[in-house]
Amino acid sequence: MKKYILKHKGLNILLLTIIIVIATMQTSASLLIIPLTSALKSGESLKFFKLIVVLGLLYLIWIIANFFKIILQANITQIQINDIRNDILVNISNMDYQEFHSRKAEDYVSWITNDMNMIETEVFDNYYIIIECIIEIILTLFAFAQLNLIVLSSVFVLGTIMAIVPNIYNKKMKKAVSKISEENEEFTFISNNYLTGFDLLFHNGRTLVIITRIRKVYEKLKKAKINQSKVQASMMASVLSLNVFAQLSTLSFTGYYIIQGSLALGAFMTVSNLSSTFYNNIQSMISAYSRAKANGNILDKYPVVERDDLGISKDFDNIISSKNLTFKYNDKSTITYPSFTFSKGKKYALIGSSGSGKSTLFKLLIGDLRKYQGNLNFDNDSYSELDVSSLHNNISIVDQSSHIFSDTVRNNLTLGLEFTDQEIREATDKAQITDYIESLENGYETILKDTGDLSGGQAQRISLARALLFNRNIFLIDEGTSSLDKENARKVEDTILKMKDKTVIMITHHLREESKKDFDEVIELS
Ligand SMILES: Nc1ncnc2c1ncn2[C@@H]1O[C@H](COP(=O)(O)OP(=O)(O)OP(=O)(O)O)[C@@H](O)[C@H]1O
Repeated sequence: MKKYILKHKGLNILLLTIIIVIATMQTSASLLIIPLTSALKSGESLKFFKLIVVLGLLYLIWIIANFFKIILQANITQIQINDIRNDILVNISNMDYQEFHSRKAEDYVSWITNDMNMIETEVFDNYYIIIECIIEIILTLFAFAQLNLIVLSSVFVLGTIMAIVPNIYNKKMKKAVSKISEENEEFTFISNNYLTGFDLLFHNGRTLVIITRIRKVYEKLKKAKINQSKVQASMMASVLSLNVFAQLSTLSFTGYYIIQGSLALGAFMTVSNLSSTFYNNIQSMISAYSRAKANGNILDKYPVVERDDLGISKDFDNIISSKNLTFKYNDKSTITYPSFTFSKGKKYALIGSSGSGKSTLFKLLIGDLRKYQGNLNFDNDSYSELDVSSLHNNISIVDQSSHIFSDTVRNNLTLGLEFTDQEIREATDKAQITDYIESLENGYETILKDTGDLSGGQAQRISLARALLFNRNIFLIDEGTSSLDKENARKVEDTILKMKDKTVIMITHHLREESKKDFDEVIELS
């Protein structure tokens, strides 16, 4: 957290300055009560009204400073929150396939939404409250020093006790907060899981399951939040008792010195103001500190992932080959592959019964799964030593999950890379999707919302067009035409299989007899 505050030192120092101005105005206003009371007592009306004007000016500065403080604090907090979000996104984008899939997408969403809201309100806001309180505490101590050194010492001792005692609740508070975070994650996960399954439940007349299942998790979340408020309440009860005791003691001391004649009567109002400011600030500081501390470790849970670019990076030259290749997901399922060789420019059909390992082989070939046994080589280099990004630069993959991003058709095709209109048009022509795109209101600039905006076949053709546009050396196609009608599937497959220099490896469940001749080799997995 410190790192993010230090990154914006300048802005934070400016905020600190404004907070100092606010606290100074407040303390000065309290101190002004002594001369005001004296002026009243001695009947000096001119002096009294002059002091009232000064008091008014102090409050005016206080109001203006507060105005700027609120705006600046909101700005800095949002800048810092976005810095954290950015770092989380950088780490996510650096993850490899397995690391990314070791969590659910909802967890990542929860990191950059729920967690950031929590950091904003529970950490940054509390940090600024702590700073404000410390400044006000120092200034009130300074003001007490102007009045009476014994009152100052007593206030100092009582304030210290008040600040130390509630620390006994820190552990409990931390546990309660981490339970809330845990329940929040489960709540997001279960809500997402059941709400995305709406269609299935709807068609089975069981949408009530959404309520019962999600209610279970929000009841758990409620319990965790109530538990935290109980810890908070116990802590505040002891802090409030100490606060009342300390204020009464300070007023008693002051009363004693006024009766003794060593303090003016006006000092009573001032001490009353100062001591309530002093102890209330200690109270707010304790509460803010315990909340900030309990939530401050939240950043530790995000993995720091450096981009792994140390492997061999190369262009596909000749062959992908395997020997004695096996892959284990766990002890129960081991997939054994026959030896194979994929040569440059040749076309391969990969067939096999369900569960024979076709999709797993694709994940091995694209480098998603790295912990295989046996040999898997890209030219003469072992897959395990290759830089995954060099594989991505050489292989285009089209699978059944044709994800559509909430963006224009063009950006869905290019993924932000530069291509000419002609190149894009050629790719969409080959994927048989140009007519559909041109029938949209804004053609290639039409904004698609998500996969739901297109039919399965249209989304699949967008995927195919992207693969053709990226024009890598190898095409891995996993049932890439499964959602297309027969005629369009035939046309697209023809185009792909006729690309001379491209190596094509196509998983297919329904390889027609007459299509077998289009492939150089049909590899059957069992
Ligand atoms: N993430 C996973 N965790 C554990 N086992 C898995 C996982 N993914 C696949 N498997 C297992 O690995 C085996 C091969 O699965 P794979 O998806 O590669 O088969 P497939 O030939 O593509 O099947 P299909 O034709 O049905 O899509 C299966 O027994 C499957 O249960």
